Amino acid sequence: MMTMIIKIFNQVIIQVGKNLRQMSNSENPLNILWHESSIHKLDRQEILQQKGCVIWLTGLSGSGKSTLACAVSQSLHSRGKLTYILDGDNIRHGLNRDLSFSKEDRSENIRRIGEVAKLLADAGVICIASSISPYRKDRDACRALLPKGDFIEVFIDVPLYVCEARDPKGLYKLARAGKVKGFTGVDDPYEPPCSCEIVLQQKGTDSMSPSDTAEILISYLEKNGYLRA
Ligand SMILES: Nc1ncnc2c1ncn2[C@@H]1O[C@H](COP(=O)(O)OS(=O)(=O)O)[C@@H](OP(=O)(O)O)[C@H]1O
Ligand SMILES: Nc1ncnc2c1ncn2[C@@H]1O[C@H](COP(=O)(O)OP(=O)(O)O)[C@@H](O)[C@H]1O
Repeated sequence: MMTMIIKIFNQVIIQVGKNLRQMSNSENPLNILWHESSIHKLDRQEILQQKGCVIWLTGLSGSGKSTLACAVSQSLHSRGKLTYILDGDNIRHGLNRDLSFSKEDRSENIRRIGEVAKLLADAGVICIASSISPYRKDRDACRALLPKGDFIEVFIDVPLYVCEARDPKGLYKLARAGKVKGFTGVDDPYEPPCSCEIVLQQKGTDSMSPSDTAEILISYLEKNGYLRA
């Protein structure tokens, strides 16, 4: 009996070795292997008394993404929760300073932000990513990086004419004058989410205050258990 168990065990070891070698030749041509740490996400969350996740704010330029990101961060901070904002404009000053606004570069911009957001969520942080992220496929790819439920997509559905009337940076004006090419909503596409966790819809020019809107997101986090370990 014992010898049979040893024989089976040996066969399993040999098969695992074969699989690893096959992987190193085909799926893993660079021979890069994952190194496991002894401290896991659950351990970090225990210290922080919260669950790491990504709140992904998407919408047109001027829709209020950055303002809302700050309001959510401020409110959670005052409750002792650890947050971090990945703001589109700010990330383009550093990590993504090499990227333009072409379709390919916007996709790469979102891919990198998605990867950083994933790391922050794994660290136990409530990460708030705010970028136009105009392509559905790119947002869905970021969602796919995270465990189910941990990617909370929020569509800030503000009509183009309202964003354009706000125009805090004067970019819509430049885009209409043809001085900025490929501006989202003017001569570049924006694909609204088909199904996302939260839609913040603004009809007409009246809008909810950023702090009231932030409370909607915080209630969602509370209801779904993200504000406790
Ligand atoms: N062509 C063009 N289209 C859209 N936006 C433009 C463009 N050129 C510059 N900007 C400014 O860059 C900010 C958007 O950067 P993002 O990284 O969020 O864009 S994207 O997700 O890669 O589409 C965006 O900031 P927000 O207004 O905060 O959205 C603009 O200020
Ligand atoms: N809920 C809101 N109601 C009215 N104005 C808002 C609201 N949220 C943001 N704004 C204003 O709209 C403009 C664009 O906001 P911002 O957060 O910079 O948008 P985005 O990051 O999407 O470009 C700013 O002038 C800001 O003060």
